[in-house]
Amino acid sequence: MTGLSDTIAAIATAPGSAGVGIVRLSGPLALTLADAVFSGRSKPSRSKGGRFLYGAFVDAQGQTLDEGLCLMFRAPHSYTGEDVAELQSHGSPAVLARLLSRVLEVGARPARPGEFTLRAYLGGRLDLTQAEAVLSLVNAQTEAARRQAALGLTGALAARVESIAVSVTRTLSAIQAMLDYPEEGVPEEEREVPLAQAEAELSALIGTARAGQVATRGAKLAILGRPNAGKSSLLNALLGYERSIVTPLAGTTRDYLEAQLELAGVPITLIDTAGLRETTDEIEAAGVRQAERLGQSADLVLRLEDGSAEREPLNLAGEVATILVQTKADLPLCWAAPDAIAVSAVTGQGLPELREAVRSALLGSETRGEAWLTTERQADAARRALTHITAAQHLPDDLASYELEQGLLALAELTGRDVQEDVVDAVFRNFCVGK
Ligand SMILES: Nc1nc2c(c(=O)[nH]1)N(C=O)[C@@H](CNc1ccc(C(=O)N[C@@H](CCC(=O)O)C(=O)O)cc1)CN2
Ligand SMILES: Nc1nc2c(ncn2[C@@H]2O[C@H](COP(=O)(O)OP(=O)(O)OP(=O)(O)O)[C@@H](O)[C@H]2O)c(=O)[nH]1
Ligand SMILES: [Mg+2]
Repeated sequence: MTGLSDTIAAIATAPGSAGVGIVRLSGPLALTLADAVFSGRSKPSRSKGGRFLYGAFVDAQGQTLDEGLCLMFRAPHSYTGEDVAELQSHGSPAVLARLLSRVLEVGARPARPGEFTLRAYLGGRLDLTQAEAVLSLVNAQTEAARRQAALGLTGALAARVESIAVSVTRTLSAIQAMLDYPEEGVPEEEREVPLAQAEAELSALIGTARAGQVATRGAKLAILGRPNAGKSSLLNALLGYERSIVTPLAGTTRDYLEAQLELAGVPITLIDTAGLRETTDEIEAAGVRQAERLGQSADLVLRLEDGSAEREPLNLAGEVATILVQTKADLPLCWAAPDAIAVSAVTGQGLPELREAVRSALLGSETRGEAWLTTERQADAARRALTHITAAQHLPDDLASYELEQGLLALAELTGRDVQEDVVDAVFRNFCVGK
């Protein structure tokens, strides 16, 4: 049950001390409940929307809890589309906790995670891709994540999906008209042409899913290579500080080690691993197996080969994307490979090229202002839609018509125009309380 007739309340600002903190109320009684806890020149419930009042927050005895502002929004002109009151106090955890308990005392109900944004969605102010963008924006730690989320919030992703749905709908109506008046036949420009266009646009959109998720969630980057290839040195060089132990002895790194860094706006988890070789040492062998597993679960592998020694190419199992890195480029190089990036952990040469190669392997060539699929939920719906649309192209009209309807349903699920409640619940479960 969503309980839209309830008035909900939550602390909207981050935990901890800050200049200002906000308790937000949304629902039919938001302004009336604000009257009970706020004392100023006039009552919030008498005020117009889009205004604020200065005054004091008071307890049941009329004692001042803090001074502050009350902001009034009147439905539908608010974030949720409902009546909203914002109580802006000093940003102290103690004040905010007391202010929240005070509004609950007078009749508000604690908001569930994401419930303010859920109300905006249920009221038709946001579609599901925009709600997901709100979540990504709140969680964005880097510029690439912020850029995609802000774009999603404008509805740019939903617009891309709608344009595909328009092509599919055009074909579907042409086919359905034909089923009613079979002597007419469906002209090619009403059937094959829009379907091919929808398929191409949808494939391009699905092609953005990896980059979109990498930008939003970040990526795991594993460094693999033989012992002494220079893995730990490269990790330290990329980080800019000595995180991992480096020695001239082969087999220095045994357990894997993770470090966080930001690269071209993407949050990266960089993983140093044990050098890959056959060994009878039980501890080292366990490290080698772990390195192989980490390589397979990474988004991208840096495959390091010592450039200063005879080349021993390294073959990695599985289908993981790799970048070949020729290490120790400050020393005389013993081999050359067209796809290798030569780097030196000592002089730093080649590191900018390596960073760019990582960026382009993870994000591809980012067209400015192009909206991407940023969640697995979106990618899954888009792939199902593509399967139906592709199938429709090779089927007789009655069956094609069914596939197109299914394709449209998957697209409607993507934007949240037509979606099961459990899918919506799953989206909002990931929100924090107060958003
Ligand atoms: N104090 C505060 N800051 C905030 C928010 C908030 O809720 N409170 N936001 C939320 O999380 C974001 C802004 N989002 C918002 C979106 C719509 C409306 C709103 O009241 N819209 C009305 C009025 C528009 C107008 O006056 O032009 C409307 O669309 O009709 C408010 C905030 C970020 N900053
Ligand atoms: N000249 C030069 N020496 C390097 C470079 N990178 C690493 N080395 C040297 O190569 C040796 C091995 O470096 P590590 O970074 O420990 O190599 P590793 O791949 O982590 O080795 P294991 O942990 O044993 O698998 C050390 O003596 C480093 O100083 C480089 O770019 N230039
Ligand atoms: Mg090492």
